[in-house]
Amino acid sequence: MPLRLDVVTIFPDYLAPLELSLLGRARREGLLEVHVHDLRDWTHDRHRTVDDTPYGGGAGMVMRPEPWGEALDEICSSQPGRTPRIVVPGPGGEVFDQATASRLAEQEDWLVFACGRYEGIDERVYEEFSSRYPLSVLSLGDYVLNGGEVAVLAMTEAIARLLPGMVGNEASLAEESHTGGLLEYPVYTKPAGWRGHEVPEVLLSGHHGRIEAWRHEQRLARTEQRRPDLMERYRTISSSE
Ligand SMILES: COc1ccc2nc(C(=O)O)sc2c1
Repeated sequence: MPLRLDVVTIFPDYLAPLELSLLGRARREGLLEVHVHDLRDWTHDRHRTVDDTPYGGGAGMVMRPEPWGEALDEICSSQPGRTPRIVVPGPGGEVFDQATASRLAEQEDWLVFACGRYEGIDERVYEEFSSRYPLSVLSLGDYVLNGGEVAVLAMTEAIARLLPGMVGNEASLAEESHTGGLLEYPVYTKPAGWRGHEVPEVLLSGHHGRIEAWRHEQRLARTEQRRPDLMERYRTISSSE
């Protein structure tokens, strides 16, 4: 069964890149189903209002609960016999990392993304739907975007590319950054010499054992230098294995 993604947003055009390239091919090959919905389709006033002023005062606007309630009621019950995981991108969420992408790719066959805007979605939407469905609030990292759409594009690509059949050479997935907890090794291609920079001799040796050892050393060195936090976790996991 293909992974089904429903995305609810007030900016459907923001998700147009999901029609392109790898994800576009995956959709055409039936590996992935993507349905983008305009939250305003669940409003009933002339101005198709989705926000209002915050109780308690303060700057900005809050997304009203009623449109979200009607939208998620309809979408989350649209596939008889199936239950989605609702994913709400938000700066206050758990950090979305490669492990999250792997877990979602392996364990879920239907994700409903709820893209917030303004100051966020009325808290009662989280209360209502987390009592009825699995619900995760996920953040791309410790910075704030203007809405959830960019996060959905990033999360969708990170998840979808892990689906069987998505990436031509699945061996390449095993050597990527963050796979196995380390950053990836440096890569080179022709010409062997370029502006006085030479490709490391070992890579021209044809000795696969030495090449593999060198690449692992490079991953360790690069991770130590650029992401000591990952290196610490890698050492902890390696010592416990
Ligand atoms: C109002 O909706 C938002 C606002 C900020 C934001 N920041 C995210 C992030 O992943 O950093 S998702 C997200 C959603």
